[in-house]
Amino acid sequence: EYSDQGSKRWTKTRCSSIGRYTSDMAPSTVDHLIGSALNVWGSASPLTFVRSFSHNADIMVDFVTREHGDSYPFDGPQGTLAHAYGPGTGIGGDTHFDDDEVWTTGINLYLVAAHEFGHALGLSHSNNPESLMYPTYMKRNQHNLLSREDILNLNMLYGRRTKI
Ligand SMILES: CC(C)C[C@H](CS(C)(=N)=N)C(=O)N[C@H]1Cc2cn(c3ccccc23)CCCCCCNC1=O
Ligand SMILES: [Zn+2]
Repeated sequence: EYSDQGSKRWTKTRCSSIGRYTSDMAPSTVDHLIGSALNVWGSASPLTFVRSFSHNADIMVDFVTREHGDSYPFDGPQGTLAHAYGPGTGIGGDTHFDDDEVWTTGINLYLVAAHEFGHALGLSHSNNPESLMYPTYMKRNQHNLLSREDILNLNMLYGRRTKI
């Protein structure tokens, strides 16, 4: 659901089944990478992500091209790789990937998805190239994607991960 405690943030977030897939890789690979990218943020916050197969879940993921039904059409190969809406009802949280990109070893889906889900959780850009929320795609060390700044910003919105 979506908490309307003033600040734009989620109480419990569910990710949806991916609507439209890319033909660049196996759907199971996409599922795995999307789940792992969500877990990057889940592991540093109290948020839990549940895979749901309904079409009214919080985060709807789709691979689309050009004009795709919102006011932000994609631009073909390269350029903008993806976009995501901040927390909210309806389109809030939804994340779109530009399927005119080659989503394999070319543009790394896991890295881009992790950035997008930062937006979907309410984070904006950082001007620190070390931050995952830097506005330009960069190849990164996939083992610790979140910079200290990313974790601080996340914890400001969702509090710390409570040790279970
Ligand atoms: C950070 C990403 C994961 C998500 C962001 C989009 S968003 C909304 N989620 N912040 C993104 O796609 N940024 C562009 C920014 C960008 C770089 N250039 C561009 C040329 C044209 C248009 C955009 C760009 C220069 C050429 C390189 C083009 C390929 C890489 N593209 C980018 O890095
Ligand atoms: Zn961004």
